[in-house]
Amino acid sequence: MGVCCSRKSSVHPEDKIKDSKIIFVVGGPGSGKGTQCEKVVEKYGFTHLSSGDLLRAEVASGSERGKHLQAIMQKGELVPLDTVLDMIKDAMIAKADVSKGFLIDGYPREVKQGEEFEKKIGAPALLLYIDAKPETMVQRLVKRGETSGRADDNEETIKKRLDLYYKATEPVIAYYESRGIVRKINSELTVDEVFKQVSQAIDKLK
Ligand SMILES: Nc1nc2c(ncn2[C@@H]2O[C@H](COP(=O)(O)OP(=O)(O)OP(=O)(O)O)[C@@H](O)[C@H]2O)c(=O)[nH]1
Ligand SMILES: O=c1ccn([C@@H]2O[C@H](COP(=O)(O)OP(=O)(O)O)[C@@H](O)[C@H]2O)c(=O)[nH]1
Ligand SMILES: [Mg+2]
Repeated sequence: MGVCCSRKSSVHPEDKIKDSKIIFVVGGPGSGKGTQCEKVVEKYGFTHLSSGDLLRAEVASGSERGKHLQAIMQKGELVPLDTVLDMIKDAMIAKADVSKGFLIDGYPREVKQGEEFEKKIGAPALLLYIDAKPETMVQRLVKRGETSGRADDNEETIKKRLDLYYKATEPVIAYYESRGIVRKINSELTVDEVFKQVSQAIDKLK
């Protein structure tokens, strides 16, 4: 015991992830993060991981953990930090071999989440700050709610998500601004015009 001999000296998935490009996509609810990420996947082939989608998949699985998550999300509150981080990390490891880069959509939601991510996974090369006015975000989400089936796309929860965004998530942007990796994207335009700005920011990365 204790002597590690059978293990091949292959690179650990954690190391591969550290070497790949990590992009945080941060913005208010309904700002257009998911829409832009889809286009980035198409053009650059990056791996898109939406923290909200990962959580919704767990809810859809019907697991006990999913039931607990659903209650939190329906109220527009934040799921415990470790839960989300573990899910993101597992999803990244699963793609470590094939990924050209990772788009982490809707994360970090609070400064602490960003700090923990860096401790456990690695540092982001870029933070895309998808910026829209609160009125625009509410309007888009109410419209999306007509067809999305998302339990949190209702006016009451939208308001809570927006409040929490300004309180907890906006400080994330200031935190990374001091490192010079934030690119602010005006998302009040058409999807294609927004994507032009996003592309420019990504093209500037080595
Ligand atoms: N006019 C316009 N509408 C947009 C744009 N981007 C997204 N939308 C619409 O706004 C709604 C919300 O966009 P999403 O991409 O789902 O937003 P999100 O930021 O991922 O939102 P959450 O999943 O709630 O975090 C969608 O119904 C889109 O059709 C844009 O650039 N311009
Ligand atoms: O890191 C995260 C990401 C999402 N959520 C929860 O998942 C919901 C939906 O997140 P998503 O990013 O899909 O949508 P948004 O709130 O940005 O519109 C949020 O309201 C939170 O309850 C969370 O707690 N932590
Ligand atoms: Mg989304």
